[in-house]
Order: sequence, then C-alpha cells, then structure tokens
Amino acid sequence: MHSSSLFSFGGRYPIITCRVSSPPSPPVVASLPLPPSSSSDSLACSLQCPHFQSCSGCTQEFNLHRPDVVDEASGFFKRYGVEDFTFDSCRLWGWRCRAKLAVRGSSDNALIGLYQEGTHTVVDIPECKSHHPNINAAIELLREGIKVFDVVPFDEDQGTGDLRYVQMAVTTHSTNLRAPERYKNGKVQVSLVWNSRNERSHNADKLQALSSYLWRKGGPNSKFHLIHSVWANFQTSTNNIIFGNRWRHLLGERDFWEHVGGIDISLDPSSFGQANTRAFDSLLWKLHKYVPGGSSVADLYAGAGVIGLSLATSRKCSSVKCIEVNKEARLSFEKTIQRLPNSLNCSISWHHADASVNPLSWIIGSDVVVVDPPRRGLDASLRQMLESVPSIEKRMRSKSPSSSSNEKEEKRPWILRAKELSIQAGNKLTPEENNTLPQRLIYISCGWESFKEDCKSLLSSRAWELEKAHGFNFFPGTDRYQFIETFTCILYCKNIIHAYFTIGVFSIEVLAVFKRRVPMKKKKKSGIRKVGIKKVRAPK
Ligand SMILES: C[S@@+](CC[C@H](N)C(=O)[O-])C[C@H]1O[C@@H](n2cnc3c(N)ncnc32)[C@H](O)[C@@H]1O
Repeated sequence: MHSSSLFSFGGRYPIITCRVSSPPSPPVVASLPLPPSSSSDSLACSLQCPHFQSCSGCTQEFNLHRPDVVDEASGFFKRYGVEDFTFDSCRLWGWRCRAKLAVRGSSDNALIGLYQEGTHTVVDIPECKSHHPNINAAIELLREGIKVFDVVPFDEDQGTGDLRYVQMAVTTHSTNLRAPERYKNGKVQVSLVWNSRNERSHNADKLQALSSYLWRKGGPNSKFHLIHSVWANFQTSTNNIIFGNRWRHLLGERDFWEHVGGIDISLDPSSFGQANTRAFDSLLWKLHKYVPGGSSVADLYAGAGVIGLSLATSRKCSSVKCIEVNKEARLSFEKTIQRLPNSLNCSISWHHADASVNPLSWIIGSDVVVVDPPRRGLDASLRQMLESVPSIEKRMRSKSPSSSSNEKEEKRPWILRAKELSIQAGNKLTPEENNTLPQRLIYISCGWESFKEDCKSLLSSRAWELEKAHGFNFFPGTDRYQFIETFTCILYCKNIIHAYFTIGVFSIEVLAVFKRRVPMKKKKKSGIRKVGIKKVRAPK
C-alpha cells in the first residue's frame, strides 16, 4: 500500500491530488483550471529521485504538478483571448512508458541511462522515478544478462563493443487483467541496438544468448512475467542516430498493442510512440470534443495515425486522411485499422508524404485539420498556407465549377508518389471530393517555444482566432533550456570543436484550438453626409 498525502485547494479551485510515495502510483489526474502553488504543495509533489542533478532527464525537483511554464502559458493564452486555459497535471511518477537509453561502461559495470547535460558521459539510472517501474526492472535484468554473457557496451571513441542503446516500451493493455491492474502490470518490449550490420555478424551469438536470457528470466514462464518481447536493431554508423534501418523480431509477441483515445493501437518499435501513454489518452479525449461528429479530418504529422483513427471512431468521421513522412509508421497504421469497429463508415487513408510539400493538397476537402509537429514546430510552407486559407478560398469560389482542380487529371509528381504509397480503409472507400477548406485547426504541440511563434504568426495573419487551449503535463520534471550540439558527428574526430545551440524543453504538451476568423463586414455608407462634430469640453 502506498501512503499518500492528499491535499486540496479549496474555494474556486477543484481538488488536486498528489502522492508523496514512490512509484508505482495510480493515475493522478488533477487540475482544471490552474492549481495554485505553495511550499507545501511543492514538497508533496517533489521528484525524490536519487539521480536528480547527475542525470539530465529531469531538471525540476519540486512542484512537479505545476511546472513554471504553466504560468507563462496561462499568461500567453490570456493575451490572445483565452481566459480559461486549463492544465492537467496527469501522473507525476512512473509516467514514462517509452525510454531510449544509452549503454556504456563495461560488461561487469554497465551504465544504462542518459547522458549528463552537455557531455557524452552516461549516468546509470536504476531508480529513475519517471520510468514506469517495470522499465527499471527490465533494465536490471538486462544488466545481469550483460554481465553473465560478457556483452561489451559500446565505446563511442573507438566505435567498438556490442550493445549501443536499448529502447524499453511498456504496454499497459492486457485485457486479461482488471482495468485498475493493467498499468501496474505493464509488459516491456525490449529493443537492443546491436553494433553490427545484421544477425549473422561476428557477435551474433551474444545477441542470441542475451535475448534468450531476458526471455527465460522475464518471459511468460518466469516467476514474474515482465518481458513482452525482444527485438534487435542493427546500427554501425558513427553518427549519433540511435537506430539503424534493420530490425529483427527475436522473441515474444510480435505485435505490441496499447489502448488510447478509445481504440487499440499497434506500435512497432521503429515508429513514433508517445512516452506518456496516460497523458496522451487524456489529451485525445479532450481533443474529441472539438471535432464535430461526421467531420472530414486531415491529420498532419500523423505518425501511425493514432489521432486520426481515434477521431474516426469516436466522432464517426466521414473521412480521415493521415500524412506522415516516416514510412516505417505505415505498418502500425495497417495493423491498427484492422482492429477498428467493422461498422465504421469512414474513408480512411494514410499517405507517406512530406506535409511541407504542397500542403494545400492535403487539407482541401477537410472540415478540421489536426497538426502534431515535432518539437521544431510547423514547416514554414504549411504555416503560410494555413495563413492564406481565406484568400485561397476566395480564389476557389471565384473559379467556375468546371475548372475545379478535382476534375483535372492529377499530374503533380509528389501527389502521385504519395498516392502510390497510401492505404485506403474503412467501409466508405472514396471520400466525397469537395473543395472546402477547414474551419477549425487543432494544434498539438510538444515544443512550447516553437508553438508560441507559430501561434503568433497564425493569429497575426487574421485567418484564425484562438478558441480554447489546454495544457497536459506530458513530461513532469523536465522543464529546462537544453544545449544541443549542432555537429554531432565531429565527436569522432580528434580536435573536437563543439557547437551548441539552446532549445527549451518543457514538460507541457499543448492542445490549442483555432477557428476561422469571421472577417468584419465593412459598414455600408449610409448616404448621410457627415457633418463636423464639435468637441465640447466636459464641465469641470
Ligand atoms: C510529435 S510526432 C506525432 C506523431 C503522431 N501524431 C502521434 O501522436 O503518434 C511528429 C511526427 O511527425 C512526423 N514528421 C516530421 N516531419 C514531417 C513532415 N514534414 N511531414 C510529415 N510528417 C512529418 C514524424 O515522423 C513524427 O512521426
């Protein structure tokens, strides 16, 4: 039983609960609207992690439920007319269900963790408080296996060793368990990033031995079933990119299922997955409210299409079009659609395409466009197109129906290429073509700094106005400005010159809803001639 200290903010604030105990803890759903902060709250909601300060993962020790950026966000949205910004503090510990960790050191003393800020020194983090507890348990099992089979951790300077990184992903979706038991009993998919070209390379026997060990000690026939599956990724490059292109499923279940936003989603180890599963689920349910039933939706920066597919199901959309540049995500999309309800009467498509190339072609015919870009924010061409939606619409209206672009044979090569790689699903096979442009834009952002710039730019175009904004504590404890090396490959040269730039990494994920701005009608001239008005000074 985990002792907890519950406290509440009386009066105009609803109850917020925080737990003092270590993870695992049940979901902590708080907020709405913003909770105040006091010194007792900050202590109760503190990280209590032994690795704080040595590990670069977390930078905020206290007040996890209310990161500093929340005040800034609330002020920002108020300036743009949103008075009721809300913040959901979500689960504060044990929230990370997906972690990529470097493996360094020696086989007797493997260091499995993150880099120290601004360095390439790996800090071991066996008791990380952000990790789902079963990730920490799987790391310990891996550490044992490394020792038993003399697996050599990677040496960055020499480019030698066997194991470079490990990705641990937890699925909390076991329907064999009662719902409250599922999170705690999450199973871990382990992906070992192996320093070789393929499974036939010289150190392949160690890979085999290590994965069998993990399965024997943590698989379904062990005392504590911890491991969902084991995968290998092969990477020999000298740059800092974690994964190579070659993946192999070694042991356990091949498919990895999670349940968010009302649907089962399949996530391959190679495709993008949210680290904070429960916070993402909260965001999706909030998002559903802003999409009218029966809408046509364009989901840009779609990954495996989780957002679009959850909307298709819950909002009974007439069409959903997902656009994603990483072709690896396609497989997960294909699996996910197989588990959607048969009754779905929606035209669903996924396109392998760059949203920044001719972005208009992706949003035309949609009522709602959802964008979920990486931390750097929207691609400039997409933002500019969204800003010119009113003028594009005007031009389209003035064209005669016979000259409509839909009736022309499509010749643009980037559209043709994306069509070749697209998947069509759902009962309704062809979307009803029309030339409408979206009335609503929903921006999901993991990059607060870039979001502010995009938001200011969208609003100053006078095409959009802000309707609502919500914040979610996706990465509790991580608010900071981070130094990023610009030329990572030079680390492997002798006379290293490090070049850095800073980016802000904030714990907040923003859901901002924009609606089309209704232009003010020009007043008609009344025909009455204006006569001069003499200003009369008010009597003192
Ligand atoms: C923050 S993730 C969101 C993924 C997805 N919406 C989800 O929640 O699972 C951003 C995604 O955008 C994709 N991406 C990046 N640049 C892109 C571009 N120019 N066009 C299309 N997709 C892009 C990335 O591959 C990544 O999958």
